[in-house]
Parts: sequence; C-alpha cells; structure tokens
Amino acid sequence: MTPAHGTLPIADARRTRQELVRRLGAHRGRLAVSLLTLLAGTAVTLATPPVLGGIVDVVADGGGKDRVLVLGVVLVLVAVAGAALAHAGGRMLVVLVQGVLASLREDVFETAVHLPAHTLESSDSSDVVSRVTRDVEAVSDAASDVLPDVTDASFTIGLSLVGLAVLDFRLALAGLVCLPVHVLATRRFLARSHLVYGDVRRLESARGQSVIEAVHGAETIRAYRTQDRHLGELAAHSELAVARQRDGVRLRNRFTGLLNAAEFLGLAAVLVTGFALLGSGAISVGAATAAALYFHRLFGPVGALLGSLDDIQRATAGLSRLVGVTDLGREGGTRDGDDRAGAGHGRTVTADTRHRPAIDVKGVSFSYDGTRHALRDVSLHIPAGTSLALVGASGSGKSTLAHLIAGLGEPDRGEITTKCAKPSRAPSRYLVTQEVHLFGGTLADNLRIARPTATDDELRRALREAGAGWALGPGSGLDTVLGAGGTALDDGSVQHLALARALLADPDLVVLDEATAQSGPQTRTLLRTALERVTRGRTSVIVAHRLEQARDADRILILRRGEVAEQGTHDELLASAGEYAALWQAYTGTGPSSHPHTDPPTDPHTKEQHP
Ligand SMILES: Nc1ncnc2c1ncn2[C@@H]1O[C@H](COP(=O)(O)OP(=O)(O)OP(=O)(O)O)[C@@H](O)[C@H]1O
Repeated sequence: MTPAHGTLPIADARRTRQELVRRLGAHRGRLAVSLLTLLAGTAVTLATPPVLGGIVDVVADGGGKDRVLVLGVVLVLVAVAGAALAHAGGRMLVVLVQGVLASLREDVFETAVHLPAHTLESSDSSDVVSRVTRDVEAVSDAASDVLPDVTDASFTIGLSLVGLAVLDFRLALAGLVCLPVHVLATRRFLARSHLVYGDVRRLESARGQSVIEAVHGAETIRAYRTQDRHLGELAAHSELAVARQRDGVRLRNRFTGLLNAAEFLGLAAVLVTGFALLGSGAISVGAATAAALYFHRLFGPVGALLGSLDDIQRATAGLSRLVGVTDLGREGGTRDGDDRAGAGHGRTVTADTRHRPAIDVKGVSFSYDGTRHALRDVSLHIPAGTSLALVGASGSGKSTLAHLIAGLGEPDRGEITTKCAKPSRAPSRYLVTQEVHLFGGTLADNLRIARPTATDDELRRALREAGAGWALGPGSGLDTVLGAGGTALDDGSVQHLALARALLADPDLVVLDEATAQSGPQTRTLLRTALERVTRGRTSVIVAHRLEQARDADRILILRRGEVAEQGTHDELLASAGEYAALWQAYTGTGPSSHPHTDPPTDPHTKEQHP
C-alpha cells in the first residue's frame, strides 16, 4: 500500500561534483602534497628526452665516451627519481581517496540500512543492492587503478607539451595537429558512452531484479507453473543487457582506433617539422630527436587518459548513484515506524513546537496502475500541531493518502505542502505502520533504532508512555533479548513498542496507519492513551480503525472511493447528519452522541470497490 514508485534518486552532475569537492576539500593539505609529489615526479622525467638528445648530439659531434657516460648516469638517476616520486605521490593519492570513499561507502550503507522500509520496497531491491555493491566497486576501482594514472598522464601531457615548446614552439604547434581528432573522438565517445553505460547499469539492475523476484517467489512460481514465463523474462533482460554491453565495446574500439590515427598524424607532423627546422639550422639533431621523443612520450599518457574515460564515466555514474542515496539520508525526512533514517542526520529531538508543520493537500490524485484512481482530487488542510483522522471503508484510499502525507511518493496530480512557523529545517516525519520489525537484539537496541542517544531512563519513560510498562516488569527489562531465539512478543505488544519508538523519535509530523489495528479489547484503552500521547501537540494523521479514534482527533475526513466525502470536527459531522453521523450511530448503537458509552464491537469498515 505504498504510493511511491520508481528507483532511488540519482544525484545530478553538479551535485555529485559538489559532494566530491566537499569530501576531498576536507583533506586539502594531503591532497596538495600528493599532487605536488606526482607533479615533481613527472617534471623530473621531463629531462629524459633532452638528455637522450644530448647523447645523440655528443655522438654526432664525435664527443668523448665520458660525456656519454655522465649523461647515461643522469638518465638512470632521472628514471629512478621519477619512478620514486610517482610511486609515492600515487600512493598518497590512493590512500587519501580510498579514505574518502570509505566514508562515502559508510554513509551509503548507513542511509540504505536506515531507509524507510517503504522507500526500499518502492524501489527495486536490486537497485539498492547494485548501488552498495557494483557502484561502490566501480568508484573504488577507479580510485585505485585509474586515478593515479590519470593524474600522472595529465601532468605528463602538460609538461611534455611545455618541453616541446621550449625546444621550438613550431614543434609544439606541429604536435597539436592531432588535437582536433582527439577532441572530436572524445566528445563523440563521451556523449554516446554516457547513454550506453547508463543503459547497461539500468538493464543489469532489471536483470538482477528478475533474479531476485524469481528467487523470492520460487514457491509461487512453482505452484502456478510459470517457470517458463519467468525464465523467458530473465532471458529477455539478459539479452538486452548483453546487446547494450556489445554496443559499449563497439564504441570503445572505434574510439581507440581514432586515437591511434591521431597520434600517428601528430608524430608525422613533428618529424616533418623537425626535419625542416634541422635543414634550416634552427635546431640540432639532438633537439629534433628530443622533440620526437617528447611527442612519443605523449602516446602512452594520452591513451591512458582517454582509455580511462569509460572507467571515469562508469565511476562518475556510480558516484552519482551513491550521492543520490546519501542525499536521501541528508534530507532526513520520512522514516518508517520501524526504520530510522541515517543516524547523525535527520532525526531531531525537538521541543520546539514551531517546527510542527501545517499541511496543505491541494487537488491530489493518485493511481497505482495509471488507470484506477486510489485518490481523486483530494484537498484538505491540517493546522500545525493538530490531528486529522481518516475514516472510510476498506479500499477508500486512507492508507494511500496517509503515505503520501508521510512523504512516501509523489501524487500524480496536485501537491502536498508543509509549512511551519520556524522554517529553519525540514520538519521530521514518522510513519507507524502495522508491519513492525523487531530486530535481533535487546529491547533497548530495538528502541534505540528510533533515537540512538537515548538514555535508559528515556527508554523506560517512552515504554511507560506507550503503554508498554509490562516490558519493564519482573522477568523483563531493557536487556530482554527479542527476535529470533529471544522472547517472542504478540502483535499488540509489538505495536506498543512501535509507539514507544515514535515517542523516542519525537517527530514533528506523525502518521499512524493501522497503529492500533492489532489491539484486543483489553489493550485498547492502553493503546488509546499511548496514541493520544504520541499525537499530543504534533501534527498527526491517523488512519482510524475505530470511530473513537476519529472522535479523539481534532478533525475528521471521510473518504469514499478515493474522494473526500465529508470533513469537519466530530460534532460538526454529527450535526450535519451525513455519512459519518450514520457510521457513528451504527458504531455506538446510541444515536447521535459525542459520548458513546460502550466500546464498539466491530470495525465499521466494509470493503469498498473502486470504479
Ligand atoms: N500497492 C498497491 N498497488 C495497487 N493498488 C493498490 C495498492 N495499494 C492499494 N491499492 C488500491 O488503492 C485503493 C486504495 O487503497 P488503500 O489501501 O489506500 O485504502 P484503505 O482505505 O487504506 O484500505 P484499508 O483500510 O483496507 O487499508 C484500493 O482500491 C486498493 O486496492
């Protein structure tokens, strides 16, 4: 019953860059040292071509062996120093970037683990899995294998061109002949590979989703004998993914071919220019040799740089997907009653009622399948700090509306806005549903999911206020182990714990969907008190399962087939003698009254079919 569709968000290029700069900026000192070390390594090796050119000149002039020997020793020293500096700089850079990535990875895991169950459910589970595995891997591999090479290659290219220009600017110009081909090939490659790699990742995700669905639903698939259909779907997804991967390989081969052509063109231009300059006496044979060597030195780095582009593209795509997840946690907004969004960001304990939002729902329509409306043109207003009860037959759209207000999903039409008196931060939202997860661990662990910093006293207070004082009685306590292998709790008790979590989370907006559906008559009064405690002073939306919950709310909205049938206070609605008044009469058996003297025997809902 979740209105959200689609996959998890992906950060745009600007936001991804911003996040990268922010994370790297925190280590700018170390970053500068590693880059300077790499630059120094490249600068040292710049001496190689002129020294080799010097050897050529010495030999051509018939110079002594000693000078050749000295130049030979210089060559060795240059090579050793260059390699040592490149190694040290590269290592420093990798260690730094891996550290930054480790913290990003932790944030992604943290956010993913604490995402509201409904957000996870509404996205393909393989999307989440592929982000925390393949995307993290792609970025991490690029950081270790590609980044040092790319940095080194960039420095080598820049400094080699400077070296060429120092020998003779005409040689540098000749070398630049290959530039237009490089630029054109690269632009074409980047424009297309971006799409192709995006598609490949999406198709791989879809293929993963088919596998996960088939595994999860194996029993059902067997029972309905739909193995062939599922295998067919899986094969179709695989074929699409492989076809797109093939497009990627083709694109890359074409790109590499163009790069090679450009390099040979450039080398030919440098050799011809060197020959001409030598003929006019402008440069020596040694200088012409050095120029050819400088240009030849570019082959490797340019190839490495451009050849890494697809790794960089892949890593950038992965990074955008990772930042998309961490941004979800940063928004800190919606969290499920059973799940806490990322620790450290989001959850706010506030006694400041100015953060309680007023909610405006304007002309909201929503459909799960694009044909039947679950909600149609719903408008309502919830003043800050007040409660609204949603009443209606089963299937009338209560849960859909409640989930949309909780921020899970976007309406197809219309808008839902929140406004608070102190708009310094987004109001925190909390959704309590019937599906309450208990994690393996102690009672205290299970409560601290809602507020990790809560003291034992705060946990006890929350339990008492949520009507779960039994959890502190003899034989129980905060250290009681719950979940598999521990104490089993009945559904009603679990609901009490869910409400205790809501109290600990102390949200500005609380949405209670079926929060008390499990209660038997004995616990009903306790839960009613707990519910009153959770909603008191907070903006709250309650999917009312019993009409006394509606009576306790500040306002009531009756939904019929996804549309608003009536809304008002309990007394107003009784006075208007409409649908709510009729329900109330049937519910209490007392006729119009604001003081029912019996607990209603049954849930007043009947199943409703939408047109
Ligand atoms: N995940 C879903 N996919 C498709 N249709 C859905 C989904 N969840 C609900 N619906 C449909 O949307 C309509 C509104 O459902 P919704 O659950 O919001 O009603 P409700 O009033 O909360 O019902 P209940 O009291 O039984 O929970 C119904 O027709 C229902 O069948």
